[in-house]
Amino acid sequence: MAFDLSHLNPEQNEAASHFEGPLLVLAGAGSGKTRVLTSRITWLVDEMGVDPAGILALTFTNKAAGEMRERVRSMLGRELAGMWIGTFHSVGVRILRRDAPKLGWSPSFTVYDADDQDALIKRIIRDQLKLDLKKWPPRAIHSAISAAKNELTGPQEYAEGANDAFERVVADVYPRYQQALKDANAFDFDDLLVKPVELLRTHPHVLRRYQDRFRFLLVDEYQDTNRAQYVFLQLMAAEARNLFVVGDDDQSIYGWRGADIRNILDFEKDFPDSRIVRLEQNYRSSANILDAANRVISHNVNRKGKTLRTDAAAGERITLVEAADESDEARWVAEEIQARMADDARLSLRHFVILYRTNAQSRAMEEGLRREGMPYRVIGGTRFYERREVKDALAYLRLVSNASADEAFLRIVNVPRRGIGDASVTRLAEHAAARRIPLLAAAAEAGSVDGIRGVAAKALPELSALIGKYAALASLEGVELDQLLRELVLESGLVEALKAEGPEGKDRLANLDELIAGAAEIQRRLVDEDPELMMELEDAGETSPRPLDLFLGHVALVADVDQHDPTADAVSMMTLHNAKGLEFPFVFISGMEDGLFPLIRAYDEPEDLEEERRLFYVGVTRAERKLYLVHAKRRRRGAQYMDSAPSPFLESVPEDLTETRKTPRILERSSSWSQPWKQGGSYTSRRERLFGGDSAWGGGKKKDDGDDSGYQVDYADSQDAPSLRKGARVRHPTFGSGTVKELTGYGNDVKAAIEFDSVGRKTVVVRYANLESETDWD
Ligand SMILES: Nc1ncnc2c1ncn2[C@@H]1O[C@H](COP(=O)(O)OP(=O)(O)OP(=O)(O)O)[C@@H](O)[C@H]1O
Ligand SMILES: [Mg+2]
Repeated sequence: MAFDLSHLNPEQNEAASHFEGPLLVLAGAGSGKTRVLTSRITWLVDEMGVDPAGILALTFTNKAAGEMRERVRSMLGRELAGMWIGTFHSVGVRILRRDAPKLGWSPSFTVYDADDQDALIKRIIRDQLKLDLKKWPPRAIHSAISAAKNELTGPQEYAEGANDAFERVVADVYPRYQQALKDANAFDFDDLLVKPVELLRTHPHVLRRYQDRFRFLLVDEYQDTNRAQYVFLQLMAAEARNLFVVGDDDQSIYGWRGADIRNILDFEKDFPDSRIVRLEQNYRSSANILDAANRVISHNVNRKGKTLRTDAAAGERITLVEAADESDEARWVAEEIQARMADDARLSLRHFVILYRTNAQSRAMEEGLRREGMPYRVIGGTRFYERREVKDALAYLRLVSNASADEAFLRIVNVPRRGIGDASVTRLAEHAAARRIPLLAAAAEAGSVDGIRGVAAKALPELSALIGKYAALASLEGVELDQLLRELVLESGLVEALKAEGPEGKDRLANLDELIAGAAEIQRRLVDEDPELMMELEDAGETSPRPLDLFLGHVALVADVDQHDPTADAVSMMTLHNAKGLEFPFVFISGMEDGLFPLIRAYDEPEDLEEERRLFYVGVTRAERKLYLVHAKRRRRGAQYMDSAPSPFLESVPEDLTETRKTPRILERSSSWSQPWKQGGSYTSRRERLFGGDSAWGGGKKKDDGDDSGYQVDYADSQDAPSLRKGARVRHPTFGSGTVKELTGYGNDVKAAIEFDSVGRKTVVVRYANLESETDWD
């Protein structure tokens, strides 16, 4: 069958049937970039006879990778023998499983998650460097190391550039952290990008092997690549030069995680012989939604500039909604979903998505939907794999898989309680360090270690024997992973301990059941010789991994967005970041309030404000049929309500495309309460009403400093934002460290009264003070 590109328009076709040489598809949201990319893969295979094993396609989330694989599979009508389609991280794991020994790791390495990383850094700061954890929060140190890694800055180079006290501590921690990872035969998440680059740079024959194999590289969402990913691509593509990337500079939203928008803006410079294809037709959204999106993004200065038009009808207007507070907002959204479904029998819950800027907002939304009995799915938030009991069980499994996984050992050494105290663990760690053996091996000898006595002297060797038994079982043929896990959680005492916890323990036991079901799934796929899994095995080379290692590798890679299952009927909720690349008929963007979206800290830097606007653009362009922009007049932060003004982003949405609605609760209120849109004039007086005149402006109003109300002005971002609240420890560039005593004002005007350790109390305007959080780590 000749391959058919007739489902593409001429420009899309031109890109999809591009054969050799570098090419960039630069185009706005919904213009078919991802469709072009998958079409080109099938065209290469079906029309040009390219060996599927020579194709490497990369994207950013497992969800997107899964969809891509599915699309290619259905277009080709057969399996993707040998083709690699995955995230940068999963491809990094594959490369390392095969070639890690060249860097000094064994192929059964562990991938550390954020908790493991923080625990490790904590130990280095406290035990090795003997520094104060309060002054040097592990999470802050870790994010500095992570940023350095994503820039491909190694420990030595980092140390050379360190020029303040904080950076010097980071410089002390960084090499120790790397050494500890290596001793534990582990990589952290960033290493999955950095170590393959190191491998390719230092082993020319390995580089050549990969270059020879992967003649065709394709990258979706190219605008979000960071330095490490960029260098990885440059190395891999250097020989064949068949680098095909698609992206949209207007959707670059990961600057805060090191993504460099210049990677897309400079593509032509990097590859002077490159072709650029622009797609200008949007196939996703109604004309009203697209018009609004175009207008919103036109406020940004730093962009290439693109046209995006549609043949679609105008469609419904965009609805701006004014709610009283966050629970009113949630109730309104839930009722609106019900009303829409009552109107149109073809709709189901999965056609609706609720987006928000910060994870913290999900809770109120969840409660609102739960009250209405409406099934929903939170993508992100407290992820399944981050729950305590799940992590405990996984730590046991990791230790079974890899006897040198010291972090896993430390996590479960006394979980459930078996009478092993901190002192014994410290002694054990000293013994292990002296002999340069893993903690688990040291535990076997605990009976004869000085300073370990009584219960611990008995319990530690028992723990070691328990793990040893399951490690032996795991290597036996015919032992089923789910069975092994079930027995392990029983015999370790985890299950009994959870049962003893009462009702809460029940939910946790259900989570363990879910985990076991996940293990069973991997086991089943292995027995059925699931082709995709077989391919993974094949790609892993001689070191054919056990089900256990496969499962652990899978768990380490599951990102937030993977929980989004398009077939289950439920309303989806997620952060705007997680929504990238997805589309839904009905989209609600909630919390459209100044200081929340855009986040208040974005006002510090024009670039940050532009990134927030791009995030808004991403949100708007997820909508196919209908967009709702909801804001609340006040919102709870910690124990208090704060008055909120509508987001300035709303002003960039043209009025002739919108209609305004108020929730019943707003309508009930006296007319003095209902503020018409875009009349900010009464904002100050509202604020005065709340705070009482002058006292809102710092200093004047003395609150009880001991009242730790958790009052929160800034919002914790999904990943990185420090939250500023009373009692928080912060660092100021000139005044040094201090404790926040009082927060006043709102929006651009938030002021913080801070008791600095060195210079005493000062009041600073947060927007200009460039504060860094020191408290965020626990
Ligand atoms: N030529 C076409 N004819 C009909 N529908 C199309 C065409 N091209 C793309 N589409 C549809 O338009 C929608 C958007 O396409 P796609 O997701 O590939 O866009 P995108 O550019 O990757 O968007 P984003 O920037 O949000 O990732 C999809 O539902 C896709 O199937
Ligand atoms: Mg896309």
